[in-house]
Amino acid sequence: DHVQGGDDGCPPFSCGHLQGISYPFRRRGDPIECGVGAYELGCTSSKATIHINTGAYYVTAINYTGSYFWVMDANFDTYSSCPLPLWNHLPYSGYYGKLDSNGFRNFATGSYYRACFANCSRAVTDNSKYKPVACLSANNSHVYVWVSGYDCRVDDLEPYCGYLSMIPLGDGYSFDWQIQLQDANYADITQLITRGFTVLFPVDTNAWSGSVSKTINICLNDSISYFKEEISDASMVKRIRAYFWSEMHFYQCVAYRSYNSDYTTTSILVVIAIVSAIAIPKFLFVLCRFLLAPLAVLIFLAYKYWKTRITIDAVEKFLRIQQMIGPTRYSYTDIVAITSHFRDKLGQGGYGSVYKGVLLPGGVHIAVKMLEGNSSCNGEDFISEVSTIGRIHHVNVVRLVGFCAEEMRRALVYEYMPHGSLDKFIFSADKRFSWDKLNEIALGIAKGINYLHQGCDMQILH
Ligand SMILES: Nc1ncnc2c1ncn2[C@@H]1O[C@H](COP(=O)(O)OP(=O)(O)OP(=O)(O)O)[C@@H](O)[C@H]1O
Repeated sequence: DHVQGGDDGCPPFSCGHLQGISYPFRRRGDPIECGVGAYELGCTSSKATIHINTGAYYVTAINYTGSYFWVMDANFDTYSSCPLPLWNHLPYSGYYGKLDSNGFRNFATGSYYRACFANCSRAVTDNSKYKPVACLSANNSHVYVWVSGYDCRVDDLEPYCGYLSMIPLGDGYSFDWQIQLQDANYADITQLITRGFTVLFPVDTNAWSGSVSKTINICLNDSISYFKEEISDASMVKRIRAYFWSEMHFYQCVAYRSYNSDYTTTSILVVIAIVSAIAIPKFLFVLCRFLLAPLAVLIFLAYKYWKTRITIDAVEKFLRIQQMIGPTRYSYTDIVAITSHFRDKLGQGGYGSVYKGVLLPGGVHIAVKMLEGNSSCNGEDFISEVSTIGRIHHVNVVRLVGFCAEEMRRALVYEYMPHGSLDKFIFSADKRFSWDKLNEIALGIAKGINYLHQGCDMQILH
């Protein structure tokens, strides 16, 4: 989001040997709307000078694409026999535009290494890192220099030493000086200091004076675009992770941007950030825990119940159909009750006597054929009668309604044929009998036989 050239409407300018300089730089004496005050350059024919805090620096190069520029300590006299950088307060802490307690505006540097100078009350003999600066040392003041990563760290400092000065070196991690830096002596370090270091452009110079809503907006847009970047063609897990990271991103952004704001604003922003970073996932957690999880369990149970219900229903249906199509098993006492103690005998056949009965409820008339124990139509015949005729439903075949089998007491329960047996018609001297009637009966028998594969009984009467 850094602001690049042309934003202030002022034309690019030249300064020292640099050309095409634009926003956020301004030239001393330019109209007030041009550039940003902190980036004011003093120009001579060969040098562009910028003032950062108490120090003056030569700007040696500007990289708009990378958003940084190179500076060199103007007071670091390379030609002097004993140069010392002037920077003696903690600069370049990384917070863009922050005003420190002295009112200094700290600029962030892209440099990782620092040259650290310390003044010690006695000679340091047991720390090889410390390289003596003889020309600056006196009897009771021993000056040392060494290269440190990031800031000159306090734990690097010997207890009887105090910091004298420090200055960033180079442009970051990119240079492979590690080994060289370890052994670098004062002369080497002086060389490195003259190469200068980088200073980063602020991300947005106006952000620091921005309102809470502006900061929230910027951070929100930032984390949304971060989220979008992260979730492109991502799995569910990646999406959740992206969500949490974008939340963290938002929190960081707000914390970072509110660094320079007053106490209340900072508090509000941090509270909002924490609420959004913690409360939303917490809310989601509570939602999942107390709503979605029980809902999922309920749905699962409902599904299970539904599945069981379907199975039970299917079985019930099957049984009902079975009951409907298959003959019912009656106990002998049922048979006795149905036939009212074998009161009404309908006739006698080869296998036994046939009695009239009534099925309750409904009062359906039936004929019960009691199979006699010594008859041939029990056993196998009985089984085949029940299993075949019992399942046959045809208009011309008498229907087996039920059966009874209690030891040797066996009975077959048929639907009642009110007109009696066919033989009555065939062999009676009934004057109403006609050949047409006989034809009809014969056709009925033929149709019925088609349905009967086996069995020992048949009553076809209409
Ligand atoms: N379903 C019925 N409805 C009305 N009367 C019946 C029924 N079944 C049998 N009867 C009566 O009982 C008599 C004897 O029937 P049954 O079927 O036992 O004799 P069958 O057919 O002559 O000999 P078989 O026992 O060899 O089949 C019949 O003549 C008939 O009058």
